[in-house]
Amino acid sequence: MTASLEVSRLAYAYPDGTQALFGVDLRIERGERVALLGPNGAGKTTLVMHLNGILTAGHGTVTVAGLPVSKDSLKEIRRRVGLVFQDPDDQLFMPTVRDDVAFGPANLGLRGEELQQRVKDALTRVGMLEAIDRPPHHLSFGQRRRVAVATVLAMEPEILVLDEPSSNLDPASRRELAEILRSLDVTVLMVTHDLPYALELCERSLILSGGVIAADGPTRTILADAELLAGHRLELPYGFSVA
Ligand SMILES: Nc1ncnc2c1ncn2[C@@H]1O[C@H](COP(=O)(O)OP(=O)(O)OP(=O)(O)O)[C@@H](O)[C@H]1O
Repeated sequence: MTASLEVSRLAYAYPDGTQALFGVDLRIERGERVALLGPNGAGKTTLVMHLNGILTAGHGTVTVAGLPVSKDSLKEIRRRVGLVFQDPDDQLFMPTVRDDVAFGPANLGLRGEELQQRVKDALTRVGMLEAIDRPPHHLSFGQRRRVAVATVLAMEPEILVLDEPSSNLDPASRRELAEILRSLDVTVLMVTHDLPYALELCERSLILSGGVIAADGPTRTILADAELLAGHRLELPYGFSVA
């Protein structure tokens, strides 16, 4: 079966010469939820920016459900790869939640009842339908993050890519978002420094370190390997036990 995401020998250097990725290979199957872990400066953001063509491969290839990321495929790739930024305010800019969630599908040509239904379905999936006519800036941070997820779900993406989804959330909002993400029938790649969140949500984790994949396996196995974690500047919260 075609993978949701396939990255092959991806290498990238920034224009100033900083080599951020040194040949990343990665395959994520449809329906998997995978955590992308790694210390600051590991290359996580650089990798994510290749998934929807914000950056284009220096060397190597990225394909999303079989479609290679390239200048020609950019529009379809950006529909297939739903990027949820760390700061929802980078994603929400319309007067109402409805307008924000409608923005992407309207750009794809949806209109009328079909568009409204798409908006309502996406908001229902994140538990935010009641806020449909509210201005995003009147919502709490946690609510705005859920609406940001809805803006991406409304595009019916192949893969949802979340940058630090648990950051700045209080414990209840953090748990609610985890429940929402678990309930979605979509492939997920989640960049996080929150190792317990990775364990809660993702069966599988990758460690990206120094621009290469240093580990790829069951989250529980990776987090139980104290030596591996220490070797890549990863730390579980004080007192947290994986067993
Ligand atoms: N615009 C840029 N120009 C030059 N070098 C860059 C640029 N952006 C990032 N880098 C470098 O590329 C490497 C990878 O950075 P990247 O932001 O991808 O890491 P990261 O894993 O996302 O880190 P963090 O956890 O801190 O967000 C680092 O050495 C960084 O200094």
